[in-house]
Amino acid sequence: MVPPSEPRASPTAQFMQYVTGYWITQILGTLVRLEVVEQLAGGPRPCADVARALGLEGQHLYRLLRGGVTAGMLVEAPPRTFALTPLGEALRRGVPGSMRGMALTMSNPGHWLPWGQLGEAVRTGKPRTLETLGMDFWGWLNRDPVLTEEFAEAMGNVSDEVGVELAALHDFSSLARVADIGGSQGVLLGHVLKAHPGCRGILFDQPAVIPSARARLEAQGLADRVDLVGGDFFASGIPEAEAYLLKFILHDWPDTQASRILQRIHDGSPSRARLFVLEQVIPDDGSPSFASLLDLNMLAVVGGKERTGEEFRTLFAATGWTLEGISPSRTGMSLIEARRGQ
Ligand SMILES: C[S@@+](CC[C@H](N)C(=O)[O-])C[C@H]1O[C@@H](n2cnc3c(N)ncnc32)[C@H](O)[C@@H]1O
Repeated sequence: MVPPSEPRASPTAQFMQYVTGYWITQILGTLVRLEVVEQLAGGPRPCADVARALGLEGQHLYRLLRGGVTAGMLVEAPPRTFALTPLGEALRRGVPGSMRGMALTMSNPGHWLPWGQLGEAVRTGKPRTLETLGMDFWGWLNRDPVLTEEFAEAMGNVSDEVGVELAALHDFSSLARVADIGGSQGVLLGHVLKAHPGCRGILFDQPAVIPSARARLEAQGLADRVDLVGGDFFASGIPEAEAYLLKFILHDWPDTQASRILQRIHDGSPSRARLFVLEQVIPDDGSPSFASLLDLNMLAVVGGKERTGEEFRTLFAATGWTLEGISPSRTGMSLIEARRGQ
């Protein structure tokens, strides 16, 4: 394998980087899961020290650390002494810009095993979780608090930056209640509430996620401004609010279920309610995009899909919402705004 930094890799070497991409996923996940990253948080350390602290065999750990160097997460200097690179710092717990939860959740069986059957997902148009995990993705996550937490942390990792942007872009102060539907740990909602002290928040998610949301909101000093509601957006009443946030929710579901979610929110909402949807939008000009890769993730893991702007417009129109605009954000996500029709 050629280090990503090597200039002018031959076509064969470039191809090898692509086909071995899954090795990198597991190297990152393993550096975090074995707590190697936290051991290096204070600065460079000899491999032998880290091995001793973690009860690992030094010669095997050394091989993982060298892999971490090739993956761009670590540097080795002097020999057998390792430090985190600036990118590797993002694997740490709780640092600004942390991507630790993503490294964990993308390397655990919940994503890993269904992706191994992508061909069958393409053949059938169905996710591969029943065959690989024995149940659907959400059931698999919710049966283990560690997995629930890893996934919620991952969602928080990709909510911080866009949350700051959303809170700065929009004046929520005239909207008394902002409900984050499928809000996970409330990272996005937290940004809106911090920027708009007059707003009250509602966080709606599956009951298994609520304890993790409560802990995170308490740590941010926001718990007394948020009503935490555990439920199922296909079965329970969705709380009423003047504004609804939906980040990475609609893409989890095929059109029938995505429409049901939008319709159920609509039916319980006051007139003039606002909808703020954050999703990757598939470009409709055939250009390459991360959204197209995420779309395959949705196919294999949850049976959902990414959508074009036109597909969002159609989905909204069918469920009583009027699309008002789509604004790309620096994060790659777009803010899709809609207003409740009468
Ligand atoms: C992809 S995550 C997005 C989380 C969060 N909005 C974010 O972007 O950080 C989808 C969320 O939907 C929640 N969810 C899945 N099925 C649900 C259901 N039937 N009712 C309520 N929430 C559900 C999950 O627990 C999870 O927090």
